[in-house]
Amino acid sequence: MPPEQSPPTGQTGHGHGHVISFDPTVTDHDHHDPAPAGGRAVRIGIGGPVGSGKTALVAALARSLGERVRLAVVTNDIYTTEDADFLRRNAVLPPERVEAVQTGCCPHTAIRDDITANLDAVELLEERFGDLDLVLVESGGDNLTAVFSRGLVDRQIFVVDVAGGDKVPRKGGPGVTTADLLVINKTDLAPLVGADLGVMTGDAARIRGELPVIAQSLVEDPGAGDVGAWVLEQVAAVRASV
Ligand SMILES: Nc1nc2c(ncn2[C@@H]2O[C@H](COP(=O)(O)OP(=O)(O)OP(=O)(O)O)[C@@H](O)[C@H]2O)c(=O)[nH]1
Repeated sequence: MPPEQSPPTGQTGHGHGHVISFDPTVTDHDHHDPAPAGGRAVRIGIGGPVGSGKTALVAALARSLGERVRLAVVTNDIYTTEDADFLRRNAVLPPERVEAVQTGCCPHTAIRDDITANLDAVELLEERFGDLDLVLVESGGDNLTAVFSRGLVDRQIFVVDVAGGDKVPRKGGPGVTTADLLVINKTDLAPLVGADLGVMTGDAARIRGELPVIAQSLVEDPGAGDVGAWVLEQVAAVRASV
């Protein structure tokens, strides 16, 4: 194939026997500049596949950090406000500290490509409270490719769960490979589904290099202690970098 007809980066041609593949580590789809950090809350995104435990993690962090940092939450759902309703119903935060974004589209579009609705929700909370330390932005449940734009969040956590089997970290994708923190959730279910936690954490460490991995069970640790400690470190680090 002449160079002018070459396929886009990461894609092979159409020849028989070729596997069409995209480089899962390519994250430069992000066309937003990082949000200026001064004079606003630190923003941490929480993404991951459907049902991996994102809302449960947000609820745990709100309960355990609520006394130590001034916190608000933005939730994303496709058609409903289910996650925001759960947080309000369970009274983990005063209702006015939770804003819901109904994406009406693939969750990753609203956290990566057109971040306007999410930025509006974050800024609404910042204006409403004036003195927030931290805004958690929970993505709608998506697949292994969903990552946040750096224009929306300062740090991102990617949550996978043991119930999907111990192959999940090995499958990679930008959430698993590049998130600032990978959480392997529901470790209590490992014996029930025959998942080997050593394989999961080993694969994750191999793929992620220096980036941290926390394996946890919100049944056994309802306050998400290790993740909470990481979040507090990030709030301090982002503040210190301004
Ligand atoms: N056994 C067990 N169940 C958990 C744990 N964490 C969350 N769950 C349960 O897993 C289910 C899904 O959790 P959610 O927090 O709603 O998951 P989610 O990622 O927010 O789901 P979506 O918003 O639909 O993508 C709920 O029934 C939780 O109670 C855990 O550590 N162990």
